[in-house]
Amino acid sequence: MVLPDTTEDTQGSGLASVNPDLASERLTASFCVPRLTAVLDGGAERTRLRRAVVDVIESDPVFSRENQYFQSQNERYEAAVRKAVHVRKKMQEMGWSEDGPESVYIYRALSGDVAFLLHRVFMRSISVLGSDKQVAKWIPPATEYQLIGSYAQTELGHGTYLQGLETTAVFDISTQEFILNTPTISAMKWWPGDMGRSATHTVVFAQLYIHGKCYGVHPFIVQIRSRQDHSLCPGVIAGDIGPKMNFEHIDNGYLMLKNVRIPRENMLNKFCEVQPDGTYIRRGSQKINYFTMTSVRISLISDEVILPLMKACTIAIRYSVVRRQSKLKPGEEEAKILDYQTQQEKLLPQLAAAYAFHFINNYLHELFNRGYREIQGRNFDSLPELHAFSSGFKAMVTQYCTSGLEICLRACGGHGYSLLSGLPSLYTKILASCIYEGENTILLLQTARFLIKCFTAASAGQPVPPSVTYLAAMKPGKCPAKDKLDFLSPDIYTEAYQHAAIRLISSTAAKLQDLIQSGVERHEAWNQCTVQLVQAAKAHCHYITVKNFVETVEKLENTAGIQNIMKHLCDLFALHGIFSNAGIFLHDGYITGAQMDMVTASYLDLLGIIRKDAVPLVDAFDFTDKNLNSALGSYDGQVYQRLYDWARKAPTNKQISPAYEKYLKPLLHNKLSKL
Ligand SMILES: CCCCCCCCCCCCCCCC(=O)SCCNC(=O)CCNC(=O)[C@H](O)C(C)(C)COP(=O)(O)OP(=O)(O)OC[C@H]1O[C@@H](n2cnc3c(N)ncnc32)[C@H](O)[C@@H]1OP(=O)(O)O
Ligand SMILES: Cc1cc2nc3c(=O)[nH]c(=O)nc-3n(C[C@H](O)[C@H](O)[C@H](O)COP(=O)(O)OP(=O)(O)OC[C@H]3O[C@@H](n4cnc5c(N)ncnc54)[C@H](O)[C@@H]3O)c2cc1C
Repeated sequence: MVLPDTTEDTQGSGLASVNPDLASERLTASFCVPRLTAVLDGGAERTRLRRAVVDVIESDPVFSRENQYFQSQNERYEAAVRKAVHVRKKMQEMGWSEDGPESVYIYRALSGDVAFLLHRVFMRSISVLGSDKQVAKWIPPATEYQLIGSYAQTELGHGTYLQGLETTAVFDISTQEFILNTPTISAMKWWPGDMGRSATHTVVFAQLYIHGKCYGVHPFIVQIRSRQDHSLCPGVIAGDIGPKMNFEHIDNGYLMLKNVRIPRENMLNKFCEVQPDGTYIRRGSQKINYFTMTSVRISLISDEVILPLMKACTIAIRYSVVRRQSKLKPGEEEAKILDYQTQQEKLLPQLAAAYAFHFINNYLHELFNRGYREIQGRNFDSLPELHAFSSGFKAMVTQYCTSGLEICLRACGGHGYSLLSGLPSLYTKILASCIYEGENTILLLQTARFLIKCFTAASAGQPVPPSVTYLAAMKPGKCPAKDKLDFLSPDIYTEAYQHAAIRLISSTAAKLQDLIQSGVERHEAWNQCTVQLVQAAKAHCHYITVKNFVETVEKLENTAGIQNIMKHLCDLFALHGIFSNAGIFLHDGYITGAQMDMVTASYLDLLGIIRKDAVPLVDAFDFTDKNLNSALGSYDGQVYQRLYDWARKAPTNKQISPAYEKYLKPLLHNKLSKL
């Protein structure tokens, strides 16, 4: 390759021309790319609005992420705060409101690289758990950033087991205050974002004591820093927890409280209240104080999990059509790496999953909005289902997307490992989503608990929520597929998924029952079933995702090739799941070995079909170069030039190595003198 004589920065500006290897991929799209973008956005008008927001954000240098890969933790934090403050100014300038449609797009345009995410969770807690009076008191100043909030639940000793939290809030009837304390080192709050260096307030989860009786964990609004000079409030010890795998831009913090007094009104009391005489009142579900988590688990799926996978697919697929390595056919030019079947098998299922999860996210939001409306009206009937779904899908989608992202990174070979590819940061960030807001195994076990209950109820002919009525519909029989084309029939594969989910749930329920009947204590029997329970919960979520993808495709417009290509992706997603979890489907002979060969054949055929549309399918995600921030994934495919230009910007290339004077020079000179 001839090196152009350029010293210009190529980021975002786009080099003169699109790499012909990438350009040619766009000429043969089987569908209309802008139409698909509009489908993903929920309409062309939303696409227009999103792009307008992105334009505003990206044309402002304060929001630039150009030097991000070369910044220290301190610099990342400061930049994130600067951006958060500047966003406010920008929103005022543009007349955008916090609850307006633009907010979603702002966050997407900033790639989450902004401070005060937990401030939003703080506000969400108050909105969902606070009384009207508390909402009126706290939300306006929080919206105006007259205070900055955080969400302090996890402690050094406990993150998962919330009943084990040790922070105490003792009601002092004489002063009408709660006294908050961190009684032990393990009770120290540890991890809350925005708390280490920014927050003035936080929602603290603590064990409520009234007259010496413990009422369990409740949320309290506590001021931790002065709003005037930001000094720590009396009795408060707080700081930053130090370096992490990612999230350098967020000041995850620690917090200790020593006899910190807050007024009675600071306990969030829409559902639970302590009256002046110390009477405790609860309205509704015992688990309602966990509702912020339910809501955030659903809120985070799109921006924190699906978008990163979409970006990774965009980067890896664009790169895979400009990267040529080895020869497919002797005597011909080197092949695009995406033409190797193994490369297709790495990347295209991830692409299909990104679409599948985009659609399941829409489904989850509908489910949540319906449930939330009911809960606001003090009807808690849908809470168990909402909890089971938000837990299971948070776990399944984060796990799948994290694995998918790692596959994309590795599929880019050595260049994928460079921070400049954008993939390592996406990976180390998304990995945290498998842990925060509930560690995934724990969440799947919550889903399994719900499924086992529903299975037992359904088997006894009792009513169960609509999403799990299928548990009562175990049909005897085998997969009817006769040839590989049958496996492109949604009915065939959806039934297979349904069968697998019911089998795993019912066999685990039976094992649990057998153990208990044989005298094993319930908790021990449960523990002996947990590996299979996790498997069953995953199978349930996988089934619902496939089913929802099928239903979504059926409803899509059948013009402009959209429905056709989405059907291929849906088939691919479904068959990839069967192909890579073959044991589950073969186990009871529902699918035979011969049928598994048919699955494999159809699955591999689909790779070749979707390969042709791979670039248009990632183009439809509509990420700008600035948003991708990847030397490998830009729209123009000028990968090598961009990698070189960006590497030259590294501070290490802009100074003489201090190690030369200190170590290398004496070393080399010493050796020289002996020559
Ligand atoms: C806001 C704007 C968007 C912002 C978007 C930006 C996002 C930006 C992200 C980047 C930043 C990262 C931010 C990370 C922020 C943290 O990570 S915050 C900390 C999150 N922590 C967790 O998730 C803790 C996980 N642990 C738990 O949720 C619960 O303790 C457990 C594990 C579910 C079990 O709790 P438990 O009290 O021991 O309950 P247990 O005795 O097992 O009883 C279970 C019963 O309670 C029920 N239950 C448990 N939980 C619930 C629930 N939530 N609801 C209803 N029922 C429940 C069960 O169904 C079960 O019912 P039954 O079967 O008995 O009827
Ligand atoms: C980037 C990041 C940001 C965070 N932000 C916040 C925040 O803003 N506010 C906040 O309060 N917290 C926050 N957290 C904390 C986070 O929510 C917890 O770390 C998370 O809920 C997991 O809990 P844990 O650390 O106690 O894990 P543990 O429960 O200790 O998990 C360790 C292992 O034990 C297993 N395990 C534990 N219990 C069981 C069980 N009953 N059955 C089977 N296996 C079990 C788990 O499956 C896991 O394999 C954050 C964490 C991270 C990484």
